[in-house]
Amino acid sequence: MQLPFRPSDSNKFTFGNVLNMAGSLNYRGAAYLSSVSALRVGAGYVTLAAIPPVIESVASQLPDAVYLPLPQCGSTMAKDAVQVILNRFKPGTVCSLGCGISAIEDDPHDLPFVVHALLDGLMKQKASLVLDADGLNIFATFDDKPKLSERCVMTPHPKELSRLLNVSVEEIQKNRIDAARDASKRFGTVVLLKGHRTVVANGNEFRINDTGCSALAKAGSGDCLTGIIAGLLAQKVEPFDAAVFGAKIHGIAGELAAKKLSDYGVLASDLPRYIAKAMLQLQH
Ligand SMILES: NC(=O)C1=CN([C@@H]2O[C@H](COP(=O)(O)OP(=O)(O)OC[C@H]3O[C@@H](n4cnc5c(N)ncnc54)[C@H](O)[C@@H]3O)[C@@H](O)[C@H]2O)[C@@H](O)CC1
Ligand SMILES: Nc1ncnc2c1ncn2[C@@H]1O[C@H](COP(=O)(O)OP(=O)(O)O)[C@@H](O)[C@H]1O
Repeated sequence: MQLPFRPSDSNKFTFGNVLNMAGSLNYRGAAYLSSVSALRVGAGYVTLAAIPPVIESVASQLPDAVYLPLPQCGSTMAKDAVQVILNRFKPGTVCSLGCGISAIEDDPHDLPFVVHALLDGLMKQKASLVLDADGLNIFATFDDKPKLSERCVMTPHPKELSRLLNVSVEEIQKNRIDAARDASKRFGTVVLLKGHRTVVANGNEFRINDTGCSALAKAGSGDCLTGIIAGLLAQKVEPFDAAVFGAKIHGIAGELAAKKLSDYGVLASDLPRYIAKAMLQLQH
């Protein structure tokens, strides 16, 4: 697989626009990790759409992103956030939804409404989308699921896939390839099933990733993967290839980080710098 081409005669918009809907009061780091990873893999322009306290935290670490403050309800985004996001969306924008959007338990919130309306609105506009974490968990609860498209990449870990398919984690782990294929056929999307030997499937084919190590088994590492895939989609990599290549880059970043910092000591927040080093390695 080839890295996305970077012509010399280019500007930031040549390399795409990511609109990342992420974060909540408890999970501010997820918004940072997904946004910075999209930039590190080469996206030209990344907007983080999030509630104001998340933006305040993330902006102090990441002046490179652009920020879209969203109306807040309790610990996460409110119903009115939907219109703010859809107004910002332009054709060609790549969206990522779900990293750390969870509401604090027992906190009143409108998240199911928000996720349903966003998916409906973005699919109508034929958006490319990475759906992760609580985006997936909330999607799993809908009786009337919004129709997704082959331009969507779902990135569940085994527990998230068990919620989506309503089977046990053990059953999924027993046959990871079939589980990923089933989900991809059922939802009409690319499905990336995370874990050691990540599986990527669409309706016709599958790949097994052979990079990565236990350094990646740390909170926030999956948020980096979401950013990587969104960043590749923004650079016009096709969804199946973006998932396959994204898992490979994420794994190489983990391996390179572990060489310097050990399998024990790598943090998810170390990975973005090693994503850049993985790109350098792949470029040669
Ligand atoms: N720094 C941050 O802000 C972080 C935010 N995060 C956000 O936290 C929210 C909750 O995510 P979680 O994944 O913790 O919650 P989940 O409820 O999805 O997962 C926790 C449960 O799933 C099981 N599980 C998780 N990974 C599994 C695997 N690989 N195989 C089998 N079972 C597995 C666990 O045993 C546990 O019972 C998400 O929105 C996520 O984006 C996390 O990514 C961690 C870091
Ligand atoms: N032992 C491992 N070997 C290779 N990759 C791993 C390993 N453990 C976790 N990963 C990868 O790290 C990421 C973890 O994501 P996830 O489970 O969503 O965690 P989080 O939500 O905390 O970020 C996934 O991409 C997964 O494939």
